[in-house]
Amino acid sequence: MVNQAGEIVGATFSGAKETVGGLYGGFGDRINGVELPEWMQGLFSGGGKGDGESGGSGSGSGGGGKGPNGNGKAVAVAGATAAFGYGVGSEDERTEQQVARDDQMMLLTRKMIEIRSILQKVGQTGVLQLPSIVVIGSQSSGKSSVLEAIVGHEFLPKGSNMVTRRPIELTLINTPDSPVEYGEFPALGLGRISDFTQIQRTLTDLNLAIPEADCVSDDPIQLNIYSPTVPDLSLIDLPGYIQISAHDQPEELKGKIAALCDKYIQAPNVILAISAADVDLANSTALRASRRVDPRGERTIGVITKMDLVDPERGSAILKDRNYPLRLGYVGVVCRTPTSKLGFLGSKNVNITSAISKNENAYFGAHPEFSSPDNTLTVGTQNLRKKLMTVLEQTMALSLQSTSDAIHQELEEATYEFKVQYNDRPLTAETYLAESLDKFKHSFKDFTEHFGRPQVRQLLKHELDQQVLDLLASRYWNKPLDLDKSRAGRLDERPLSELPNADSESLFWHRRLDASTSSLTKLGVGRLATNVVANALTQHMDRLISESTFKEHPFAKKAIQEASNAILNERFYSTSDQVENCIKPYKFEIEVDDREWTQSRENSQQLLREELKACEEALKTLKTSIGGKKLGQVMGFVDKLRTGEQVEMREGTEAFGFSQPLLQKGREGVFLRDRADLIKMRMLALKNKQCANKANKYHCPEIFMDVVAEKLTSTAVLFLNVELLSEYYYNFPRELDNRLGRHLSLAQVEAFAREDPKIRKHIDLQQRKELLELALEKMESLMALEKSKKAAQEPRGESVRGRWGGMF
Ligand SMILES: Nc1nc2c(ncn2[C@@H]2O[C@H](COP(=O)(O)OP(=O)(O)OP(=O)(O)O)[C@@H](O)[C@H]2O)c(=O)[nH]1
Repeated sequence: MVNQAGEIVGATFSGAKETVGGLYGGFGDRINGVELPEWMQGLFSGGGKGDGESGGSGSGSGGGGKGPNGNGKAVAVAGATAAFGYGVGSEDERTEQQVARDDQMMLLTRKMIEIRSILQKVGQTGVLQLPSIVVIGSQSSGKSSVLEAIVGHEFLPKGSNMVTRRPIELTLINTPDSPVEYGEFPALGLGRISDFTQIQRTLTDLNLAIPEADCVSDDPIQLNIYSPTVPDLSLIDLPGYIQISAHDQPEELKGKIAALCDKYIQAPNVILAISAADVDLANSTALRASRRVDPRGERTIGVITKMDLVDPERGSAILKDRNYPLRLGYVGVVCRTPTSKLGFLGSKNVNITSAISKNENAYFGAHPEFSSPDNTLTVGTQNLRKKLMTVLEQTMALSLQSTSDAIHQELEEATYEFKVQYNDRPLTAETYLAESLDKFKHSFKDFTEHFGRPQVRQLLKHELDQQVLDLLASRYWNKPLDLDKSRAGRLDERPLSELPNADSESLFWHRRLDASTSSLTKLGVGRLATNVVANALTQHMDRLISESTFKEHPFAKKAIQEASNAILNERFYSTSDQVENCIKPYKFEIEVDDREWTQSRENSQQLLREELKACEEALKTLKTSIGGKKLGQVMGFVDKLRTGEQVEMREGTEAFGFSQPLLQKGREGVFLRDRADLIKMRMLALKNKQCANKANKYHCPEIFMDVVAEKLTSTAVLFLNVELLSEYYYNFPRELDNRLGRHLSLAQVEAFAREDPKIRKHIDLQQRKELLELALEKMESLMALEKSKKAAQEPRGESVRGRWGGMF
């Protein structure tokens, strides 16, 4: 690409060295006391002889640019000369003073384009519109060819079915320090596109997205083109005027296009009215439209295309037309695109400026009507570019004050709203996220201080208490109602009421307790304990989220939950294995001391008290649900069945009317009543002196089971604390930082903050205010520059001419 560009630029601008040397040689950083813009200094400083030569000769080898003053710079320098129209066939007759002034003006357009892009981000471009050059013309008048000649590339949509359906806001940005040419669609975020065919395809797609029935839309497409060979310009391409709608086009299309063009050709925009030389000027739709809004012809440039299609006398007569005199004049061009028509440039990515210039130079140079020394006509694309730059600069300069006033007013409104609504509290997506994250971490820290070993111990003990109750129930308390009678008297069934008086060596009761203890120690305490703590942590995290600002942010909520789960999953198996290993000794032997026994005696009494309460409450609920009397009857019936008493089932008896669900409730009632009786009995037993002594553990299984549960809990908690809790507390804030901190892209942070509508509004208003402030600051420094420029002119006795005066 660099080589290609170097070759073309070299070939085209073989006079660049002399031109650059002549214009800028020996100026240093200043020209006539006026400081050069920074990029200009960069361009011409250090550009010794060799540099100038490589840029000027553009040897065509493209391989010479290896040194510090290499090829890229050569291209850039030659490109700059091309960008500003000092190429072949365009004698620069400006004085040094004018050159310096123009340079400052170039800075002005550049700055204004910068400001424009800032204002585009603010939105509401209606009020804050900066002047642009608006291109109008009828279909096939050569509009696209002119724009492409200015840009140097074919990039506009082509096709017979009216492919320009939306305004294209084209911003050209001169990049003197870089040989790379590329386009960007700022609203689409597609990044840099250096393939102009791709730009053309995208533009076509964007245009064709407007349905054929609508045909035109006033929603503009923004396209920026960066190149060392384009001038700083902002142009707007519009759909071509049509005379009559084609049969497949809606009737109102003609009016729609005219209305769209009318919207754009209002002041302060400059109108580039394109007319083809082979069509009578009196019939030019573009000039007619322009005349309507600019009757004195003050801000219209007439461009006559296809000059090669009429004989030179006719051509020169058109350019001298006085029927609609234009202060900015007419320019004749021949900009048939060589790529498509002549086919001698293979790729659309090759810069076509030089080919068009050569073609124009050959044509206009061959006819004295255009090339004689006394000729005053303006011809050629290069001169058109120059004119566009100058006119836009001057229009921009004229609009400085009004634009600044408009920005000022918008800023005042935004500042007032910001004060009233947000009390000037600054907020950005980043600070919002950082603050929210900070607050969340604080609440997490707070939580860690209240959820430590004692809390884990309590949780786990409660869980094991439930396991103990289940084991006691299954091994001691449960008396299957219907099997009672048949099982009584069997060797392996002894009523619990016998336990207090049982022989202390009874194998039956020994086995019963040993089996219960073994079930408890072997139930998978490691897994159970880890699960209990992991679930508790998950629930607490959910609570913390629901109490934080993150509750409005699905993305952050998910990130926090994932951070928590990641640590828990990572630690789960090793923790549960460790805990299981550590409680292993209890599977074989359990030693109890007196203190432990006494403590567990209290615990188990408390546990039974609670269980009794639960039973009684459940019985109460049952009573309320079907009525106490009914429950009594059905329970009596179930009791009779259990004891094998004869029950009369004939019609008219109570039992006959019991439904299955009612019988089920009756069974439940009997179960709860019996369980309560049993627990009361066991509570009495535990209070008895017999259970005060650990030697009687077989008579007091509840106490012994509690001892085991206590031991399991204490051991498990030790390891849960080290293996799970501490690790979690250490890693969680770091995982949060990873997922919600520095690893998020700016776009993700923005998207996060905007999830909350209140925050979105706040950030939007603040951004708007900041952008307006930035635009105003730039605007004010530009105006100051303008002022100092005027002041610098006056002492030298120059008359201060009107803006347009400099043009003629
Ligand atoms: N001979 C000659 N042909 C030209 C010149 N400029 C443009 N053309 C041709 O005229 C035709 C129309 O040119 P475009 O640039 O596509 O015209 P347009 O106004 O953009 O057309 P629409 O997009 O249909 O509105 C194309 O075939 C061009 O090659 C010129 O200066 N001389």
